[in-house]
Amino acid sequence: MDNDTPPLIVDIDGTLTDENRAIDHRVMPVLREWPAHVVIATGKAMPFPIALCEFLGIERTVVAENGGVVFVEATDELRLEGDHEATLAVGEAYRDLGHDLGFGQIDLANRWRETELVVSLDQPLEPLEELAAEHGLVVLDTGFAYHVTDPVVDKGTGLESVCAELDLEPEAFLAVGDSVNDAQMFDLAGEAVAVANADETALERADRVTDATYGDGFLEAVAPYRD
Ligand SMILES: O=C(O)COP(=O)(O)O
Ligand SMILES: [Mg+2]
Repeated sequence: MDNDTPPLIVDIDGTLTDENRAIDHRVMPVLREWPAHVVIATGKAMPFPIALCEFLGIERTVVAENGGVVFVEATDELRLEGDHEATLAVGEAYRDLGHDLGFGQIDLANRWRETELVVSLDQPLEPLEELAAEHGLVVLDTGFAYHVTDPVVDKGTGLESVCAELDLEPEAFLAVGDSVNDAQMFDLAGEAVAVANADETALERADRVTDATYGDGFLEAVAPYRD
């Protein structure tokens, strides 16, 4: 490992992608060649960041479902946390009110979830927030989906779990992200960088904001460590 390069924890949607969630291909060699640990931290279900790591050819170190799921390949550790039953109950009550999760019958957004529930942004937020509160849960609007999440977990607790496994300190990390679900990992990381398209919360909690958006923003965020 290169002593000058910090370990990296990075969000997917809005940070490694464009606004349509397509990966910016220029981020791929950066992640593949990063000379320290790379943690993929996302609101998506575990198969997505795992697949990203697989196809990049990097070690699978993943925080998924906004911290509900943590997988560390190096120590063969899988941690699931948060009240999944409560999130499913919210989904059921939401449907009972005549609403829909908004992802169709097959629902690839929820299909492999183990700890939280997501609802499409085109569905009504208010009843979802009310039901979530009744079950002791929160709704996070990442700009890509509404996440019904147990507040005992977040990407910050996920980072702490990864660090405990790999014998690292959260403060050693460079964190890059774009939204409210990145706030807690921003607070813990030594340096937190928000890409320019980030939401208010992420902008506020970041130490640095890039001039560029999306994948260009990520490349700008990591540029000081690549020269
Ligand atoms: O799944 C989402 O809504 C956001 O995912 P992200 O955490 O990778 O940006
Ligand atoms: Mg994001």
